[in-house]
Amino acid sequence: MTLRVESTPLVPAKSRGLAHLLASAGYSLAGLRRLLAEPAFRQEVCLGTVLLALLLLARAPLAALLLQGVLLLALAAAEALNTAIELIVDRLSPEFSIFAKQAKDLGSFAVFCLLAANLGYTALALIQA
Ligand SMILES: Nc1ncnc2c1ncn2[C@@H]1O[C@H](COP(=O)(O)OP(=O)(O)OP(=O)(O)O)[C@@H](O)[C@H]1O
Repeated sequence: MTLRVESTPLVPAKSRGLAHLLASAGYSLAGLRRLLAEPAFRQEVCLGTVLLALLLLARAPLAALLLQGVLLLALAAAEALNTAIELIVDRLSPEFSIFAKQAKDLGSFAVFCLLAANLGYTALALIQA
């Protein structure tokens, strides 16, 4: 018989000042690493690379590249929050439920809106370039 011991990660102690800033940066990096495990996010990274490359090839102005970068960061933020929602929902409701469906569909719609904004903006910037 094997005993399976679930290990719970320890909650780190609260820090202040510079140590707090460095700790926060570490948590954000951990979030990015977790997000990179999501196929949807990896596809969005590829899409973002293609969109920026298209703008560069079309010699779009720097302002257009910067705005596209901001939109892509907003997309990454939405995908991170969507993934967090999925994790919480899967924990709270592993079985089928209307609550789980609505929560996940809403997160999915948020990502869709920012995908549309990114593609729409690229198209506009390419037309204007
Ligand atoms: N527990 C559940 N109860 C009801 N519907 C669910 C449940 N889990 C998922 N769904 C439905 O299936 C859809 C896809 O859910 P899933 O967890 O597979 O997301 P996903 O395809 O991995 O999303 P993403 O591509 O954004 O990562 C949800 O949007 C929702 O409509």
